[in-house]
Amino acid sequence: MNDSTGLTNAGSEPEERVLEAALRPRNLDDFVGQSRVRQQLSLVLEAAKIRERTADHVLLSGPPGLGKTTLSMIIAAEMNAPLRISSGPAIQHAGDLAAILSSLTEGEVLFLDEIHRMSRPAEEMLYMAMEDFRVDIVVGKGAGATAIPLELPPFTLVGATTRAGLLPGPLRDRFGFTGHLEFYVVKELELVLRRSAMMLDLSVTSAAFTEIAGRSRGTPRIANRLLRRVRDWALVHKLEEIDHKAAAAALDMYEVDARGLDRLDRGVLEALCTKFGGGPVGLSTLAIAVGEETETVETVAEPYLVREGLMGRTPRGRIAMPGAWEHLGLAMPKDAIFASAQSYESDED
Ligand SMILES: Nc1ncnc2c1ncn2[C@@H]1O[C@H](COP(=O)(O)OP(=O)(O)OP(=O)(O)O)[C@@H](O)[C@H]1O
Ligand SMILES: [Mg+2]
Repeated sequence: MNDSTGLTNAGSEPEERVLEAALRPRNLDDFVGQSRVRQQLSLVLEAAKIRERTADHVLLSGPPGLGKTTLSMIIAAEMNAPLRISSGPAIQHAGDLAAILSSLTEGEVLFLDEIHRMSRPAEEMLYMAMEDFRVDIVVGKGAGATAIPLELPPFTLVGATTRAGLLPGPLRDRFGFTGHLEFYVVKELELVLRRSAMMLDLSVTSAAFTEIAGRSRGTPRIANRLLRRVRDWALVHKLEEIDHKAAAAALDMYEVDARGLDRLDRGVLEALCTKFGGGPVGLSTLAIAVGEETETVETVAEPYLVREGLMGRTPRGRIAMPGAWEHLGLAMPKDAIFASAQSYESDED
């Protein structure tokens, strides 16, 4: 993966998580944007506190870097409860899950990241645990196997997924509340950046905040990352204050354009427009044309391109929307297909 892709990839690297932890808002009031999810969640938590019960299970879905992990930590903090963190990929056997569940304390918040990647048997154990606060521990194998029921203390499961569409219905149904996180608008990202700049003790002008926010692909994680790069740039150039010019120059240097598109995004759009006449073209073909994994194009480039109205998804493949030609400064051929396009953000292909 090239550098610029790393910069605008909404996923995080291990070393970045340390930096992120420092910037994470600790309570609902500091959590910027997502006002509907925040209000609804706040109600769920308040009601639980009044009833003196553990809160309902919460499912948080949405693209990477929008605040799912942050919210799970806030839920535990707001409920004054300890937080246990695990993830779908870490739970390959039902026994792994049983070990976690049986060691929970009353009221504990269990955060299962990437919950859609849990194994089938573990998932089935989770159904029962969520509904009846009980698991059956299977001892022995084959005909001699017996199930020993085990009572669990009431707990709150917070599941996070970037792919809500991949969750089986029975699992989805067992969550009392589902919050779908949306991409942030520029004004909200400006607030995220203001807060981060204050914590990092940086002096940044309003125009610079707007510039960085506009290039952050609707994603707080990317906004914070771009801010750190701009900070480096300002440091090397010995600037006391980060102004609009500095922010724009720094991000231009990192190949993050005015709309937040990086080299990969522009490569995808360019291939779509110039090699395939605007499509429709299958995602895997498109990925080969830009020399990337299909998954990278689908998870890193596509969501933002679709959201920006630059690319469309149709049953017959990906298509370039009029804005794509415009953004690349290309003339749209008369026979380009886009008028009948429907763009939708479902997980189904
Ligand atoms: N609403 C917000 N307000 C302020 N900062 C935020 C907000 N949402 C996210 N952030 C910041 O963005 C970073 C990434 O957020 P977080 O780790 O919660 O994303 P995520 O949805 O869990 O991503 P992933 O799917 O990759 O696990 C955090 O460091 C956090 O500080
Ligand atoms: Mg996370």
